[in-house]
Amino acid sequence: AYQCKIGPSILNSDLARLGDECKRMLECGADYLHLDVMDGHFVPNITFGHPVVQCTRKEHQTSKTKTELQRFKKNTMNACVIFRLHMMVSKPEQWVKAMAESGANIYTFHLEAAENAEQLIKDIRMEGMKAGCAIKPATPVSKLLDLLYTQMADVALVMTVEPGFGGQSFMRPMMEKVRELRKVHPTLDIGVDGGVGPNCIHHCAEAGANMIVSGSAIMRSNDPRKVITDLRNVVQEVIQ
Ligand SMILES: O=C(CO)[C@H](O)[C@H](O)COP(=O)(O)O
Ligand SMILES: [Fe+2]
Repeated sequence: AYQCKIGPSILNSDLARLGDECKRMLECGADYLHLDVMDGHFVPNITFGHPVVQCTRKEHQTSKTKTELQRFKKNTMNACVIFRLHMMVSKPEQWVKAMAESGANIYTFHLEAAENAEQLIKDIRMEGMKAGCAIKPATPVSKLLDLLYTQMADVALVMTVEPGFGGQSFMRPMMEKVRELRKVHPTLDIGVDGGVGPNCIHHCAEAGANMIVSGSAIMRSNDPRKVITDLRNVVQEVIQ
């Protein structure tokens, strides 16, 4: 019903060499790249914004035609490397257009920050991107389920750490949220983000998560390819 997708988070990579780090992850078998955007307001940390996304996109579009290169508006999903944004910002409405034009494919905003989440999902799709909605550890899953009931999203992202920093410990109690989401939405892309690695991946997989975000466990490994393969194997085993 749903496929396993592994997306390394480049948060803890060498950000001065972001393009190379993305390339390295793709060569190691990443299905997409998880880009953590932080504004120093929604979370107590700052990373980067659309100018960096745009420059990184330029390094990853070689297989596209000239017309496609000019604007990443429609059908970007199949054509190129998938950039999934995790927008940890206070005004997610503000960056939709700029991010679409910079070549983002999936725009994941935080439910806690959205003024009108239903409208935001529609606006994200109008710009040719897929829409994701994330919830912080303290946000009840019922809020996300309510939103999905009135306006379906493409991705539900359950935070398994307090957003803001990589390298924190996985919060296993969040798996209850994943379980509830999976019960109601058998085909939805459900992601987990924060502290996910080989030690806890079975909890994520058993709860029903299929989009696996993993930062430190992959980036800090001597053999990132093996980590990605191991994560994938566990999730695929549970799916079958
Ligand atoms: O959104 C995030 C933090 O807010 C990151 O995606 C997440 O922390 C991934 O890194 P790690 O696996 O090291 O926790
Ligand atoms: Fe993230």
